[in-house]
Amino acid sequence: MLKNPATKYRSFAPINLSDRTWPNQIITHPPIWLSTDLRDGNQALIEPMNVQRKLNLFNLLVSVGFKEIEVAFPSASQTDFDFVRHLIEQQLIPDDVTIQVLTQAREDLIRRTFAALRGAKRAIVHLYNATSPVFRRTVFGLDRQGTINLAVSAAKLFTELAAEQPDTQWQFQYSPETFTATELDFAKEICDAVLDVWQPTPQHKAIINLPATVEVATPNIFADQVEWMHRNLARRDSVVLSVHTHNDRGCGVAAAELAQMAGADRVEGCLFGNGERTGNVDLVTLALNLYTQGIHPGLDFSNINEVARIIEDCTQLPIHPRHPYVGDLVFTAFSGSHQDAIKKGFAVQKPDAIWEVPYLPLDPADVGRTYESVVRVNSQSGKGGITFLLERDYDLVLPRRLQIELSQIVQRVMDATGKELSSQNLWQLFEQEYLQISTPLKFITHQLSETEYASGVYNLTAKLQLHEKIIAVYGTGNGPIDAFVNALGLGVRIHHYEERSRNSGSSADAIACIEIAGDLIPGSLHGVGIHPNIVTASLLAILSAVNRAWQSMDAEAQAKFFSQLQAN
Ligand SMILES: CC(=O)SCCNC(=O)CCNC(=O)[C@H](O)C(C)(C)COP(=O)(O)OP(=O)(O)OC[C@H]1O[C@@H](n2cnc3c(N)ncnc32)[C@H](O)[C@@H]1OP(=O)(O)O
Ligand SMILES: CC(C)C(=O)C(=O)O
Repeated sequence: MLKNPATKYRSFAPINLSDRTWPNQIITHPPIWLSTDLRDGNQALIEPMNVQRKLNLFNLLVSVGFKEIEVAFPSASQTDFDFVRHLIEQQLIPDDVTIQVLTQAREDLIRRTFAALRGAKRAIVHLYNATSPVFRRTVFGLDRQGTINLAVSAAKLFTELAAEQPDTQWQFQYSPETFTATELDFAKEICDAVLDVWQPTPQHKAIINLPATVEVATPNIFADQVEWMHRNLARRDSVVLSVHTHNDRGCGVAAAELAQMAGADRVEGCLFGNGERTGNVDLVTLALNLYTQGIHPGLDFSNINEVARIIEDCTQLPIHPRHPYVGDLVFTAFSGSHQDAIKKGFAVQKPDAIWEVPYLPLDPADVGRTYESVVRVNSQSGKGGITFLLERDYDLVLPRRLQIELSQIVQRVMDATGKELSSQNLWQLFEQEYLQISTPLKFITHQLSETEYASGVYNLTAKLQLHEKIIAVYGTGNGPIDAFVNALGLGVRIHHYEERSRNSGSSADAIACIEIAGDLIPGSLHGVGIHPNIVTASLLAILSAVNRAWQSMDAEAQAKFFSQLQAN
């Protein structure tokens, strides 16, 4: 890179429009959408689409709801020509859809373009020539007047050839290609000259399409340019003002949005931003940006995965995992505080209320995505994400302090492996840590004396396996838990106890979570028991906690533990 890039690159010039109005506008309705996937998108592919792929994509665009579709550059190739013929001859164009085709301002190409459209019920024919000083000078060798003459004679030929096919409803479109780098007065002059030839009316409008062929400035500059044209074009009431933004500076979407605020009625672009170089503006993002403002875009992305699959198949290009609204990772949170907020948001979100789940601007369900991938757990995650997955997939609702304990255990595993953990992995870890732990004490059976219920004193006998030996312990207490703790005689204190049902119907289980402390136990720790019988679930939880405590003790404490148990 250069030390001083100013020796090589010019900064863009501001537009003299101090009374600009666009910053105060808001977008209240969708624009007229034009998909150019089959033209600008197609011309940018490593391998342009064959007729079958084009057909698949055309059908997709129709099913999504596009009413204007640029289907080809018919004079570019036999494939493009044949595709247009196929659509017309096989009557594949729905009555409410208008196809559009593009041509340069060259007589032979224009004639071939009109030939491709023979028999069409309706068509938009799109004429372009580049108008910026560099193109006039370098590519065409024409001055301003020469450039206007090129466009005007092509526009005249349009009128003549259209008259030869009176059964078709024609609409004409003109693009001053490289508009963003063209002097505004000249852009107006050439557009007005073309409109003078076409003589559009408010009932039969022409389309003036302003392309950011190459995005050369910030989107506010583009908005100023569009507003200037909107205010200064002759015959504005007879014109559909269209924009066609590219993404060279990464602002294609912003430019198209500001352009609508500046007066544009129509937007041309491609799904997921395919197109020349960095792509055309992404119409999916534009549409769903509107949707998340409560405005239906008139395009249906209820099954966005299917749309993405077809686009990837037709273009042979992958969609980035972070692409807005569609990427594999855009409804996924790895980091702990995001997961926590999403979990809390989901918990209070009512199905028919305004969407307020933090970090998710769109309900994934609205575009056919599931919540499945919303939260994924890796080393950046915290208890929020872990408990979200366990709750969602295993109906496992844990008390807060147990969530914290479990997340530390999970964190240690992830630090060691560096890998993401699925909800199944988390469940296995939870099972190993809390449910399958049976050393040194394993529960076999228990008996609670029924005669004492009325007095509030419970007698409990439990049969346990201590290593290889079967032992019986007996205790009384003010409930089964108290009686069992007393029976063990380990000086265990119950800090917290919670029990709830898990799953429902005949397969329902009780899950008991217990937090214990004691002289032999450093701090406090948890145990969990799951069983159809609620008392058994509690006893299992106590044993789970006691076993976990024992396993964390040093040899001396373990020996003391045994002597207390034996003494009892
Ligand atoms: C910004 C855009 O996306 S515009 C659309 C661009 N899309 C495409 O180009 C895809 C399809 N294009 C093609 O298949 C070919 O370019 C064709 C068939 C249209 C033309 O092919 P060729 O006749 O071989 O010309 P070529 O591709 O070299 O184009 C350059 C010529 O066209 C002229 N030209 C370029 N654009 C235009 C225009 N809009 N109007 C008139 N002439 C033009 C150039 O001045 C140059 O003329 P020259 O040869 O006299 O110097
Ligand atoms: C033909 C025009 C609209 C174009 O594709 C562009 O300028 O990018």
